[in-house]
Amino acid sequence: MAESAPHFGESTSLSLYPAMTDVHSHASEIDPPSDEDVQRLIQAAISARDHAYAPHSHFYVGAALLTHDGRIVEGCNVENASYSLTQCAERTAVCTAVAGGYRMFHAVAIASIGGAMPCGACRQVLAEFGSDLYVYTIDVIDGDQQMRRLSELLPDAFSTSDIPKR
Ligand SMILES: O=c1ccn([C@H]2C[C@H](O)[C@@H](CO)O2)c(=O)[nH]1
Repeated sequence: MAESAPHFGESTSLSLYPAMTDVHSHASEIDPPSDEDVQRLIQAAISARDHAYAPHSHFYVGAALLTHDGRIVEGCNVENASYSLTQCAERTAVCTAVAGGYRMFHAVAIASIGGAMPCGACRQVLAEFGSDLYVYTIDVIDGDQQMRRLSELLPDAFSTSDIPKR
């Protein structure tokens, strides 16, 4: 019988995947992902966007996270009639990844019309798992790509080190 590829979430050990907050001191030393991984990630964000549920804003967003072991986890925005319960694409991807046992991320790609950078709430949620993530955006209309480090987008992020030890 042909061996099936490991499915998302399989054979992970949580102890091997701490939140990036545990390794913040090494964050600036992390090399960027390979060009091949960046293109794979961008394509994943573009295809995740096809699943966006955005009947209220009609602003469709796809996100894809690259885990430290080279896997890709996707997310899309999920809107709600109450508006305030809307979930952004980036946070959907983070929650899906964490639920699958992944907590260390190398990069995130975000696809939208105009190539928007992540909102403030998503910056904070991403920072929980890597203060210096590589953030790629893609404008799905003209293909324009941008890259920022998360530390540029959210300098002085609030983190666990701001909470006094009891
Ligand atoms: O970083 C962002 C900013 C906005 N949105 C979504 C939320 C909402 O569905 C729509 C308009 O704000 O775009 C995202 O998915 N990510």
